[in-house]
Amino acid sequence: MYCVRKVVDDLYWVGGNDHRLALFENIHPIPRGVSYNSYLLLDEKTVLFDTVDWSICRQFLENVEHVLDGRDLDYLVINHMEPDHGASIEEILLRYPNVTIISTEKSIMLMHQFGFDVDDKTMTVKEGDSFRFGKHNIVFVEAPMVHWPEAMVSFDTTDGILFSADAFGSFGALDGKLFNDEVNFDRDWIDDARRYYTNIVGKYGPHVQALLKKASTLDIHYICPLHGPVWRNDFGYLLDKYDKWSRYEPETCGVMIAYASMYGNTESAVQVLAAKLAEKGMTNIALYDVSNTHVSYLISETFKYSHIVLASVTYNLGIYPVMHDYLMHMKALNLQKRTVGIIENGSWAPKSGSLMKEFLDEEMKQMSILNSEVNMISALNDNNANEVDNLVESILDSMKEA
Ligand SMILES: Cc1cc2nc3c(=O)[nH]c(=O)nc-3n(C[C@H](O)[C@H](O)[C@H](O)COP(=O)(O)O)c2cc1C
Repeated sequence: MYCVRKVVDDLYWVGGNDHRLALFENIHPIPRGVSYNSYLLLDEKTVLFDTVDWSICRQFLENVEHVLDGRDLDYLVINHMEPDHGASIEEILLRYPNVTIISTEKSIMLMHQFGFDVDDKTMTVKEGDSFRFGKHNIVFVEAPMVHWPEAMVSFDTTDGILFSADAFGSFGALDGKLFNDEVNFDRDWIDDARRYYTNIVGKYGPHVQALLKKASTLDIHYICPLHGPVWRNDFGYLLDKYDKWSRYEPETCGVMIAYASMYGNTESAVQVLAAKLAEKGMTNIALYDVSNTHVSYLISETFKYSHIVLASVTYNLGIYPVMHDYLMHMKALNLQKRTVGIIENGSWAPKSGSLMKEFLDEEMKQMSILNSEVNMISALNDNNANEVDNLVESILDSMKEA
């Protein structure tokens, strides 16, 4: 059975939701599912914007057929050729053999690489090209590395609709709702939107900045991303988040404490730290055990908070492997501009603190490490408890300076 939503009079959402996929990109957990959005415009010509993941192809084809209501499909605009959006191209070609695919040169190259027989069916567009489909005029804007090199966005100048590809997307299935004002985004969606952005597009902050600059010149009334809700108001909220995330500026002044502990002594020390911070009035504190928190959540929270405390045991003269993995993800995603406190633990040759500092200094950008650190030999005790007090003061002082 078809399941579609009207975006505006002649534009329909024809995508679908997937609740069965456990790991997006086979790495990021999506307990709330995910939507794959595709949009169909009915003008003098019929135009489909992107396709969907193979997993929901059947639903998608029913939706397209229903909205077309007997008409042929004239054009398929591919803004992003990643398989979660491009996988169903061949099914569209089979059913609508007269369709012309509009996309960037790189995207068409990728179609060939993925084995799609699109040879005489494509039309290449580049930055600033436009095409009139009847009442609607669409301008194509290149968006390289948001989040693949071939990506573009399409802007409908007639109705002010931005088909934004992976930009402004989010994890989470739509489940009937479509628009940002049909959900409580700040309560129910922002964490998944941040986790989606930071883990999927986070590395490409400068490219996102370039796209935001281009978008600022457009008179946008709707943002139609390839995942998550369609935006039709409150653009300032969304753009502000994107601006901060892509400049690697924290969203909030607060402390994220990420700890690695085998027997509980390091964990106990970070509980003391959190309690002392709260006692001093800092209640914006989030505490995570790196061993039982998926790294995609850690990354998302690291993009959110201004201050990060890394507390790790020493493991075979190294950083605890799960903590090391988290640091590697931070580096890979280009995370920067955070103030970091260090807590080290070890029983005979503690090394984790110096190694974490070395990593932050040498492998990452603009990480400011607080001088006060906590160095434990197995457990916190009366002799070094004052180091926790010093770290608290140091965190609070650096917040005042910021
Ligand atoms: C496999 C393994 C390797 C370890 N390697 C080191 C080491 O190289 N240097 C050291 O000082 N402690 C080492 N330790 C000891 C732990 O780091 C230490 O006992 C830790 O302080 C306990 O903190 P926790 O209670 O938070 O787990 C090792 C422990 C294990 C299980």
